[in-house]
Amino acid sequence: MLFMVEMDVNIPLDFDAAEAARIKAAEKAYFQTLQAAGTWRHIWRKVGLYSNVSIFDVESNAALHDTLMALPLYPFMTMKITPLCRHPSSIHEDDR
Ligand SMILES: O=C(O)CC1=CCC(=O)O1
Repeated sequence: MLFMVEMDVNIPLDFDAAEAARIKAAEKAYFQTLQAAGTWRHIWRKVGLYSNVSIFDVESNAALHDTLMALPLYPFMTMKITPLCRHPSSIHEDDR
């Protein structure tokens, strides 16, 4: 199942800088594990924002929920989640 997930990150300006760096490094490591596994298929930066647009490929709504809740940056994120399905005109068989 494919989902578009839009993530906006908002770390308070007075948050401890070293702790923020630790959380961002943990987020990057978690992301790269999920990317290598094919779960986090794509990520793009929204230009000029601390936000991304991502495509997740998961088994179920519950799997997406668990994956997102485990993001180290989750406490600092707001998300918009959009379920996706294959467009009938697509030439890409893996768009599902
Ligand atoms: O920088 C972001 O948008 C948040 C994030 C997602 C994966 C990652 O490494 O950082």
